[in-house]
Amino acid sequence: MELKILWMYHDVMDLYGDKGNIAVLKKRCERRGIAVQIDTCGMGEMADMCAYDLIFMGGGADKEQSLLYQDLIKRKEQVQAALDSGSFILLICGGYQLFGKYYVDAFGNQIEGLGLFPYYTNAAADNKRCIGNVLIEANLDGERVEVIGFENHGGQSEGVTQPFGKVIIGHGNVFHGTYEGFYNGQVLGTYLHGPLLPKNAKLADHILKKALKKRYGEVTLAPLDDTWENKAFAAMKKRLIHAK
Ligand SMILES: NC(=O)CC[C@H](N)C(=O)O
Repeated sequence: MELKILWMYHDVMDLYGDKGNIAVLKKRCERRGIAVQIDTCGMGEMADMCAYDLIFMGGGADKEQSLLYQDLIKRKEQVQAALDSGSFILLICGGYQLFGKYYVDAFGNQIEGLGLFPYYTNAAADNKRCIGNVLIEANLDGERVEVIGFENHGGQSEGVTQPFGKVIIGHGNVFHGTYEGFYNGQVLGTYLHGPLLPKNAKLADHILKKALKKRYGEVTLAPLDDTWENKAFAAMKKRLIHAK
């Protein structure tokens, strides 16, 4: 078995350890004997998105988002074709925002999104930002799983029809929000950096299974020893609950 990952805008969209998500996906495959191919795609570079099982894009500051959104929009048909072919897409923060209708940044500039989903994002007034650690109860196709991460965004996302999870601690899509992220079974957009996956082993495997499904159907992943991953999760959760 093999997993092909396309890492979009790897050189500009990478905040608070987002690249760690790629490292985790790679490692969890390798530990199971699954081969991994990771290709990057920067602005102006060509990539056949349909050829990938998993497409990843990290977060970025307003400046980076305004630099690349036109390049991304040119790829709209490709992104749609990749979705039609069964690719799974993981998006963090700024990447998540750019798959919605638009993002109006802290300077009032409207950054067009791909418009694949109905949500839209406006920067909060007075440069206010949602910053801090977050604990959510994610809904992974019906399975409730606690997920922990770190958020730092000015953008307030509204019109999310299918949230990723319910906020337990932190803000989520908007200040003091009830819900966090977007997840429709094939595209997962979340505000959680940290990076997201090292402390959330169950989520990492859920994403791997969804991505492998494109070419291999339902796969059973060999269990891994997640003692350290689970300890890291538990330590952060304890810290968050005490700080509350
Ligand atoms: N962390 C991020 O990716 C930030 C996204 C966006 N620039 C915002 O502030 O909302």
